[in-house]
Amino acid sequence: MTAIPLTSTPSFQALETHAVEAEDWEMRHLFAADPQRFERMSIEAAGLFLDYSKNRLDGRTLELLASLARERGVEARRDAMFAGEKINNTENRAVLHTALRAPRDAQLSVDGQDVSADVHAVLARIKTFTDAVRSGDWLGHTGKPITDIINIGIGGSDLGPKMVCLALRQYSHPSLTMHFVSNVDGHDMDAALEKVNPETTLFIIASKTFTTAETMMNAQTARMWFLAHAQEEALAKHFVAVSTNVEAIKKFGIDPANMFPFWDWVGGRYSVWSAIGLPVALAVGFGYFSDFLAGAHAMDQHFRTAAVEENMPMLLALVGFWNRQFLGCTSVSIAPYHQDLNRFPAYLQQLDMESNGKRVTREGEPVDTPTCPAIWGEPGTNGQHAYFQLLHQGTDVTPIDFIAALRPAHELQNHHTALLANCFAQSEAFMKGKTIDEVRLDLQGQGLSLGEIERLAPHKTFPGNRPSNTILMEYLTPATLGALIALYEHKTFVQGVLWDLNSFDQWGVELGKVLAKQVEAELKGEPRPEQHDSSTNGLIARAKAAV
Ligand SMILES: O=P(O)(O)OC[C@H]1O[C@](O)(CO)[C@@H](O)[C@@H]1O
Repeated sequence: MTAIPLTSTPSFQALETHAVEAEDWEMRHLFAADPQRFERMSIEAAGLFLDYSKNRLDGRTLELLASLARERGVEARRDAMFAGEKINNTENRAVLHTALRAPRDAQLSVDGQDVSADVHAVLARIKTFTDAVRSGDWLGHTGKPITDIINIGIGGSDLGPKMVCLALRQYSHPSLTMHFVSNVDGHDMDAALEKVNPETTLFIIASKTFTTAETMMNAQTARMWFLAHAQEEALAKHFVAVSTNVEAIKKFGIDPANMFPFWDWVGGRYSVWSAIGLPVALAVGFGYFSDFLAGAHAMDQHFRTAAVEENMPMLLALVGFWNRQFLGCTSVSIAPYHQDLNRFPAYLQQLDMESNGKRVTREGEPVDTPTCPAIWGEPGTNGQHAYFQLLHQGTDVTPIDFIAALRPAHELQNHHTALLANCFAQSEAFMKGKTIDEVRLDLQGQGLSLGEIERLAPHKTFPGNRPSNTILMEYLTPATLGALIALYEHKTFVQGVLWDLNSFDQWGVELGKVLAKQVEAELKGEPRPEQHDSSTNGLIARAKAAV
């Protein structure tokens, strides 16, 4: 059934009218008029706290957004996802990453298959394997324990495990070093192999499809490198695979006993909870990996049961939708004020943009509004000294998500105080800005001449009124990290439903893959009449001349 176009829904139309009224709103005045604004526009769930009060909206905006969510059927689609319905309609697949973190007694089956039993059987294997590697019982072919793990994968088979391993650095095994190779650029593999010893290295070949060109090439290179130092029989001690494609892993030469499976109902960018999280379980141990899953499950429970108005992922999604749709914001900046979350923005780029970077609805009709904004960011204080200039005074308004832990995992309290001070001060500055009159007063106080004051004042004025959210947790732990990722997964899902997108396919990555195969054949010398545009032909010719 074709959904009503977004712009034809009564709530959207009411929001359009409301947005015109809201055009002149100044957040500093909204705060002054309502001393309860922070209490009213903040929420706690699953160990996280979200303050969304520094957005250019009011109670009425939130009411209209909540009605829109209901009109677009967000709750029904959420329930369909949790129930295992095939909501990924272009691939005819269920979407069940939430089942990967549900307890053993959760009842769920897809096509007659007991999903819970399958998930927990693989978790048990992950436990046995990771315990053996971590304890030193799993030995390399010359009898030495494993010291280095190289995960070979790309996209969802890299970004999640890499981001989480970095984020949970404090929980990691002291003598296991994790490496991640994703890029087909040989510099990536070369740099990793330089650091490791084949006797003590374990390779994880992580690929849902086990056909991804970059991963297959990197896996073959790793295999050849290993076989230059050891016999074929030794492979079983040093290569394991994570995939849904058992035939392909056999063909590659990995024993299915060394394969950790997952299922087609787990999307690549939602897969860190599956066996794709093997590097995480190796790094932090199965106990903390279970805590990570439990944190995400706590957020799932909240998302599943809380009313729209009290539902953290829905609120984050609705506020983001307002900023995108009615304030015209084309990108969102993610600012973790926690060094260990430094890969979190990159992780969210795939999660959000591969999910909602779409221009047709679930039924293939062109969308009638803009969809996913671009997602980007860096750890906050570093960003402050790089691109925050544009965020404060540039011509585009970019909403920011500030993310911080209230307590550090170190004893350098003065550093942590400075970090939090920066985080909170930035959100205040974005909201309040500094008017030209305030700037003039400041400059007068410094004893500047009138001419100097008028020359400098426009440069020192901050428009303010720039939206941000702040997400806090007590500590960055496996559980709070799990909840944080699940929060963004569900936010992405809700926005996809508002736009009526299929957030679980990614056809947009295919064209480049097909063309790359053709160009690669040409670069290798396959004779072809010049068949591209003059730019592509010219670039190919230059590369061939350089060989
Ligand atoms: O795990 P695979 O099958 O190697 O895929 C890797 C990545 O490639 C993509 O399919 C995009 O090309 C992502 O969706 C996925 O996470």
